[in-house]
Amino acid sequence: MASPVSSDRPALRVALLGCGVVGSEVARLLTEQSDDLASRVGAPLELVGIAVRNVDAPRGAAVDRGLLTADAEGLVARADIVVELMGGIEPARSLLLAAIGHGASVVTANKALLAEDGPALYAAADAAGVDVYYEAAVAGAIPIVRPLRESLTGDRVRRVLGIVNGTTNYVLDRMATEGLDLDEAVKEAQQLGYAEADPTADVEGFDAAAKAAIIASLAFHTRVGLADVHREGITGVTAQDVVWAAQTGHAVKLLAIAEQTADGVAVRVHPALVPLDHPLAGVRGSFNAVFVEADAAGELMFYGRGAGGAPTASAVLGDVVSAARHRVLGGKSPEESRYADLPVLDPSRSETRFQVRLLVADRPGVLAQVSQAFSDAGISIESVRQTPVAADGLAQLVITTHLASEAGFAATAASLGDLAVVREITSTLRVEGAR
Ligand SMILES: NC(=O)c1ccc[n+]([C@@H]2O[C@H](COP(=O)([O-])OP(=O)(O)OC[C@H]3O[C@@H](n4cnc5c(N)ncnc54)[C@H](O)[C@@H]3O)[C@@H](O)[C@H]2O)c1
Ligand SMILES: N[C@@H](CCO)C(=O)O
Ligand code: NA
Repeated sequence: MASPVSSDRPALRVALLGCGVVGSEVARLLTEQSDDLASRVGAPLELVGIAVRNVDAPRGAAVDRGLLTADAEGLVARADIVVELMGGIEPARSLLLAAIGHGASVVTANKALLAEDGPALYAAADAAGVDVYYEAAVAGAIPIVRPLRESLTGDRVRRVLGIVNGTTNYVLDRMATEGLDLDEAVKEAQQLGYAEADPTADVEGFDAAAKAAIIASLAFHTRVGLADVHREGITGVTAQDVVWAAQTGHAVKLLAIAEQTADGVAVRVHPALVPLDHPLAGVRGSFNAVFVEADAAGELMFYGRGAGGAPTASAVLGDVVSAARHRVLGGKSPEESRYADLPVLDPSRSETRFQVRLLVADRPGVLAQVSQAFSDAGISIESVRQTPVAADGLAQLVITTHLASEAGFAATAASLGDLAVVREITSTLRVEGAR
């Protein structure tokens, strides 16, 4: 085996901000793989410090305690590459801007920060002629930022459907396969290192919405921020929803959807029924997948581990190597691409299919009244399934529509609610990915 090439070039100084689930794995890999990394970069990478809140807190054996410091500002001033793995908006934003100000390139996994204030970082980095890399911010280990930013930049992306939050995919999967309730499954995801510091960000869809904003910005060359994303989490998904999804040939997934229509760009995150024959339906556990539809490339799917320390560290290290190579060879990461500047549409303009479950009186003429509520809003029904309910002479209807506007469906739901024969609208879920 060829021995790693040792370089005469001076070491590139790498600073790590944060030493939690991801940061500790980045520190480990930087140390364990230092020879290979030096060969791949053309210069050694020297970890010069790790900023933490508490230098005395217990750490894994892989972390060199001599590198720990509570002085993050001092650390960023003496680095060529700053890797931010603290999370949150502040002090992460100020530290990254300070690093850029000192001429360092930056790598971050912080989708919350990028979705809120990414453009300020990109502009500062462009002005300073340094790199901003963030592969780990979307779908962890899965290469998706680089493919959208570089590999697919000669194509026209039309639509992206993603399972981009490992915690919620894990939770929905455990509900479906083990009958766990939401809280039990979230606790497991926390123990496994998938969940955000506050798992509400996962469960309520904020994490996926931040990733959706980043994906949409890259895919459509248009600035999309967190506030532009229509967001619903999984707290309303019940065990019965999961059971009925399976009964009707679907899986329940929290999807991030970014699509270009004739009028602009629509970006939304919500639980959805995915037909079992769609590749996204088979994405189990904490795995992530991003399904891209592009004009020339056709359909692509990127699949792998979207959360967890080592997988996320893999994406971070890839970015560190890219930034380090630019220090050695010259060159720069692509600038923010926002020339298309498409309007970001109100969610009421989106079109999708719906599946609604209703409890209705089981007597003549009920189906006619119910279907009238759909046709009054111009919505075409694809299928109706009726099952008897033991109690009170009721029946359950499971109705799936063809494509309908959000506004049209809202009108239908209101009309259904007003019908005396409708006892309850038990659940409404969108259906995505029908082919
Ligand atoms: N865990 C994952 O699977 C995963 C996957 C992809 C992206 N991310 C992102 O990576 C980042 C880090 O996530 P994590 O799971 O490692 O979080 P974590 O909570 O395990 O670690 C964060 C670390 O940063 C430190 N920190 C926070 N504020 C600090 C401050 N002001 N000064 C010094 N240190 C500070 C904390 O003490 C902690 O050690 C987040 O932006 C997260 O969204 C995480
Ligand atoms: N909390 C996130 C980590 C990856 O960003 C998840 O569950 O997917
Ligand atoms: Na990624």
